[in-house]
Amino acid sequence: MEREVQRVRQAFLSGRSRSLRFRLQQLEALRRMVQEREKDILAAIAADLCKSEFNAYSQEVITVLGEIDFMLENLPEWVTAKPVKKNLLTMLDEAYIQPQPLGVVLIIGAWNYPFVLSIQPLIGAIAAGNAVIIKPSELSENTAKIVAKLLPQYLDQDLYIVINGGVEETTELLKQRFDHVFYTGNTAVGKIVMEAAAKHLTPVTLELGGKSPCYIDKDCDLDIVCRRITWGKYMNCGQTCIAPDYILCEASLQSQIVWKIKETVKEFYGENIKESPDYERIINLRHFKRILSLLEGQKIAFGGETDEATRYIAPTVLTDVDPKTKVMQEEIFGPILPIVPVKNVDEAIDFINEREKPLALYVFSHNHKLIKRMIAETSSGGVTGNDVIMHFTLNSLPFGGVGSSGMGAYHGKHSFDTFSHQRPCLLKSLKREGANKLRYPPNSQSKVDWGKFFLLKRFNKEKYGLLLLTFLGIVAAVLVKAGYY
Ligand SMILES: NC(=O)c1ccc[n+]([C@@H]2O[C@H](COP(=O)([O-])OP(=O)(O)OC[C@H]3O[C@@H](n4cnc5c(N)ncnc54)[C@H](O)[C@@H]3O)[C@@H](O)[C@H]2O)c1
Ligand SMILES: CCCCCCCC=O
Repeated sequence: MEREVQRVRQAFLSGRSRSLRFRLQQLEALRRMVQEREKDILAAIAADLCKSEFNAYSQEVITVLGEIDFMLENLPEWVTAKPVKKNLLTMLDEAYIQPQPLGVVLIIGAWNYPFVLSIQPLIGAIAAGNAVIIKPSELSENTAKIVAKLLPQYLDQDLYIVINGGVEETTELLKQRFDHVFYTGNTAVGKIVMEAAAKHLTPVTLELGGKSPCYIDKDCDLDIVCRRITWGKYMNCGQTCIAPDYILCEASLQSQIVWKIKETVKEFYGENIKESPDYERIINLRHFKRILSLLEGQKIAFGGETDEATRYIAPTVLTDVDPKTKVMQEEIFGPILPIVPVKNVDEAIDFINEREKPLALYVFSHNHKLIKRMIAETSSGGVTGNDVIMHFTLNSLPFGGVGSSGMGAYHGKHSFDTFSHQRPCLLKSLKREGANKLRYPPNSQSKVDWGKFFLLKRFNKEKYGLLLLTFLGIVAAVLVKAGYY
């Protein structure tokens, strides 16, 4: 493991990952890989999650291709140094921020969207000029294998490598020194990753999970609301980090919601859900049993059918759920949707705020002010109003959690920033030493006064500011030169 990391570090130190031209070439090669080997990638995802080619393409491949195109289009601008505002003391100097790569990045992926959750961070890390080690999830082993096979065929083989393995290998890997660790997965392992990274003072991005609430106001179109929730909840068999975990609504809405979700499930997946190419399966038996245990003692309004041999769990809705029961204590990450009745929006806000900060929050209402109020009075990684999941798809929005749902963010420019160091640069001349005397010992009251004048004065730049500043600058320079301080 140590040797592998060393090899990647040596490749980074060669400097070749830094030029814009090289980064663009690698991103283009990655795009070629996805396009030319699309069938293999879709087949691997299908084998891991029992997912149709259409779904694998629209949920994973399309995001990757969109992200690469976005990077290729914008990278030339992002990599350039950005001049910053100056003060009186630095007026004649050069001051700018230069984004630079961090070094060797470790990306640890999760199994539920196994391709996009490893490759989208990789795109950001390449764009920012880093070397990368990817550790895909061992639970989605087919995708892990295809990623390990394809990447070296298209990308620089020393700068970007894949290491496959489980807990043991990841634990070993985490002992090595990295310049950034980007982890996607559950909160408990997130803590392990952060602890390991802390030993080297390595910064981390933690893309974790949580129970994402979904509040439905009385004032809304329930047909549309239920269609959108049904899509986002049962997509990937509920194994989506930002799936609506549970519904909060007034008790009087429950029966209508149940009915409409049931009708939508029929519309989406047909009478025989097991036959639907659009309905996936639970990743493994451990998760299957974990999800089943959440049903114990609950009132199943519809669904609840299971088949252990194929790890099938039907789209299920629970009503009148007691917040103290198990299904409300942990992230469900499966096709079970509890409805917890609340009296009104105030109670919904309190309910959300009494719990860990979720990865996503969803609010449905015709009342725009109510949506804004919920956003203002709660906290979550991200929010979509009047829909679910969709904030993930807009790469101008940072994607990430807050509190126990994670730290840091990525997607688009936010990925580039995550994997870059924003290096502040101030370039002075060896001339104009007169003005610098102000800060050299021995200090005096008049030097302090000039310091105050240069650094603390506020000018109305809109009006006469620039003229006044130039004038004062000249006066100051003359006085300094003449030794009046
Ligand atoms: N925020 C996001 O973008 C996002 C995306 C997907 C999933 N998630 C969250 O991830 C969770 C589901 O994923 P998971 O955790 O079951 O995925 P997982 O089991 O695939 O684990 C994630 C990664 O952690 C590694 N790992 C597991 N145990 C480890 C240990 N003890 N030490 C070091 N590494 C270890 C695995 O090898 C894997 O690569 C859910 O909570 C979900 O909400 C979050
Ligand atoms: C188009 C939907 C993609 C959703 C990806 C969510 C990633 C977290 O599990």
